[in-house]
Amino acid sequence: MTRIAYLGPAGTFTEQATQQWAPEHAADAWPAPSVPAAITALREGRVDAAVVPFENSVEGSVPATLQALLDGGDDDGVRITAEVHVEVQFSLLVRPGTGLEEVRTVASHPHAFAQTREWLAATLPEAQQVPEASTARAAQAVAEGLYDAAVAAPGAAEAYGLASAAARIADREGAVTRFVVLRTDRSVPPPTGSDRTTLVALIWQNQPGALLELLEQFATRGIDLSRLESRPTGEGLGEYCFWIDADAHLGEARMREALTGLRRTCRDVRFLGSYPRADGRPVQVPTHADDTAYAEALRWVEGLEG
Ligand SMILES: O=C(O)C(=O)C[C@]1(C(=O)O)C=C[C@@H](O)C=C1
Repeated sequence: MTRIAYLGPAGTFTEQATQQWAPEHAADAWPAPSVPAAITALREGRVDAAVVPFENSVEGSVPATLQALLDGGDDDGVRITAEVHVEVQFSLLVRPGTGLEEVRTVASHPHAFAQTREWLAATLPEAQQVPEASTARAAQAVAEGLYDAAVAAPGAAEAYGLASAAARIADREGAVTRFVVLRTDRSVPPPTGSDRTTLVALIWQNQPGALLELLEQFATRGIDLSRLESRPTGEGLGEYCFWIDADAHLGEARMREALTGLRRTCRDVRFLGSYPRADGRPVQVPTHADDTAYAEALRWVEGLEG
């Protein structure tokens, strides 16, 4: 039995991701009160896996997750071992009998507010928006009488005895949130031909061309990057680290070579995992960059002497 922690309470999109990833264990999963709490439970061995939101197609990355992953330092062994995509759709949930005109306070997760900004501005311009740890926590708090309404997943209505005052309120249709499954055993799932590697790199500051040099580690080895994001390290204004998703697996020679290049040229590199892509899209490897090409080239070099 796999013990799982997820961003709770029941009714979050993260719970949907957990059900999608491990339907047989989801019912026994622990609804953590926050992303750091889920990751701490994993680090302390109270659970075997943690499911947390990583990025959204409209609002971008989830800072609480990125920060909690970095906070662990180098040796905590936390790795991303899988990813799950969930299409997100929002409703405005209220206690039964509450009309839209009575709504003075709306609670939700900041990412959910960001995805319903225009609707809220047009429909409830006077309402105070209160950030909560998750959309379902906001719905629960409405049921407890703390706020008048919550922006949450439609399914949260049933979980907390709420009514839907408005459905499909997202500013953009078809938004998708990407969730990651974390484990601590330093495990790397085997390559599937459709994989991603997530890394964090710190480049040397004030060194012209440092970012270009980082990107060249991938370009010259035929590795496509699907995500590159600079985020503050927290060490001071102007200090950034780069979050990278590369379409390759640690088991491939080109990825190993890129990692050795990064290790030599960057101030620091964190490997956060190689794992199958949720969309299963096959990764095209240029013939000059596949394992056969690397092995042949190495044989050639080794044969040059003697
Ligand atoms: O609050 C939830 O329901 C979550 O699962 C978190 C989260 C997020 O962090 O982005 C997940 C999907 C939506 O984009 C809004 C909130």
